[in-house]
Amino acid sequence: MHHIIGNIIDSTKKRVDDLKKNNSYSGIDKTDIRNIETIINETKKYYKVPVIAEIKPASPSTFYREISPPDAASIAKEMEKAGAAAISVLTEPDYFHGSIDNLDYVRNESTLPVLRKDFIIDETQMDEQQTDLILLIASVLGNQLENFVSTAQSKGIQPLVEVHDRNELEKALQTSAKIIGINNRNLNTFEIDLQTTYDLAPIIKQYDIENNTNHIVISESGIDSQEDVKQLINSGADALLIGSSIIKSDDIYSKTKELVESLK
Ligand SMILES: O=P(O)(O)OC[C@@H](O)[C@@H](O)c1c[nH]c2ccccc12
Repeated sequence: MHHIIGNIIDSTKKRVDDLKKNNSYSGIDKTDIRNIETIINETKKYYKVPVIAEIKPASPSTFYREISPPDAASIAKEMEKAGAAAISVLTEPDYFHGSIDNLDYVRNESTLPVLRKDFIIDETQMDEQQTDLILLIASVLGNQLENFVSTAQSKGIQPLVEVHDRNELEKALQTSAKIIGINNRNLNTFEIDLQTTYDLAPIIKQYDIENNTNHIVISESGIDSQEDVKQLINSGADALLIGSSIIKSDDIYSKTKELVESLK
């Protein structure tokens, strides 16, 4: 598993080269951005859990199902009906079997904010397809993080900065990003430990009190059950990003609803 992330970045570089060659980007319409904070607050009012449900055909370690753009759109509608707060769409083709067209179809068919889940290593990727949120991975971007965060914001896109340890978290807090994702999965070993959120979420909450700021904390990966959801919310997560456990279930609607209604 150890060199997977390097391989993913290499193939992403090729994709970026193609993108630049073909000049195939549609740009971002700033006037058409769906705010995630609004829907997270709305969801909480009804004692429901803000779940960002993910359209994830595969991961480097597991294949779930091939998902065509029309399939992606109908899965997203099930998730939306079940009370999901937003939809995450994998657009990485080689290791996650995702596609830009899945993002396009989902965003057209659903009214929810959509997160583009990919490995963003070049700012031109941000103009490829309309999206409300974009994932920026702290460990991938290193000292370019701040620049990518401000570029996304200047386009109107809400950056979700993903961290996995305390050091990355401190760097994320130094940027102007409002949304921080705590990945419970270590991208080098692919091991999952929800303790990552239990350790890091309270640090963000404390930071916000001390600095009179307000971040949205999203716990990501390895979330299967209502028990997981309750504990993560108790530790300070505002929302949860859930892929595999929903996608592998034969009833997308019921599994999403079960997780959204974990606090009942
Ligand atoms: O399928 P899971 O364990 O529920 O995880 C979802 C999501 O967190 C995961 O897909 C993810 C988190 N960070 C990423 C970065 C790239 C690709 C994928 C991801």
